[in-house]
Amino acid sequence: MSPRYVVLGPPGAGKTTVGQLLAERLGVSFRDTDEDVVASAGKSISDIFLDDGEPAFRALEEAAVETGLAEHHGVLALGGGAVLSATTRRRLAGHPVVFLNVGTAEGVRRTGLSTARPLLAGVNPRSTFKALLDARLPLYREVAAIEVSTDALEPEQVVAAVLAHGAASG
Ligand SMILES: Nc1ncnc2c1ncn2[C@@H]1O[C@H](COP(=O)(O)OP(=O)(O)O)[C@@H](O)[C@H]1O
Ligand SMILES: O=C(O)C1=C[C@@H](OP(=O)(O)O)[C@@H](O)[C@H](O)C1
Ligand SMILES: [Mg+2]
Repeated sequence: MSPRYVVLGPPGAGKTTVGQLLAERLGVSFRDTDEDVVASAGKSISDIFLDDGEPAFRALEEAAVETGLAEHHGVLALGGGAVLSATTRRRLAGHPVVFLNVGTAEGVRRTGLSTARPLLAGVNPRSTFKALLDARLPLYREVAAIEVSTDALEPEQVVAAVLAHGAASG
């Protein structure tokens, strides 16, 4: 069995927030691979990047996505960079994948006050975010069946848009 929805997209798109609401709405459980990675490493994402480096984080993330896809039947949110793995992109085939999109200005605004995302912690989060988005957009689109632009929507409206897509396609 597959997750009901797999939610992905850049940092600040609302994967965690909207994923939780979507799970509530559907009466299913919510799981976030970032949390699974933190649990398996026994430390925060920032500390994994600092102590062990990004490749170590990506390896833990790839394993967390594999387990989540195999075990979880509710809503599964991925970290923003999970699609960088070709293995993960292959594993996502056939799953109901939702791409939550957000533009640079709004994405930076939503993530700006948090220090929890080491990739955006540099001197110029705006250009970092834009570069990240440019590199990843084709990858999100490669694996997703549904895309929702979240810039002008409240989380509840994003949930409604996702469910409307589901209703339209099935
Ligand atoms: N549609 C939205 N409108 C306004 N703020 C949002 C929206 N979605 C998420 N947020 C806010 O943006 C921040 C990042 O959301 P989060 O769910 O952690 O994103 P992600 O998991 O995709 O990185 C949080 O403070 C959250 O409340
Ligand atoms: O975009 C990325 O590469 C990352 C996004 C984060 O998750 P969110 O997208 O939930 O912020 C987290 O996995 C890590 O900081 C790396
Ligand atoms: Mg998240």
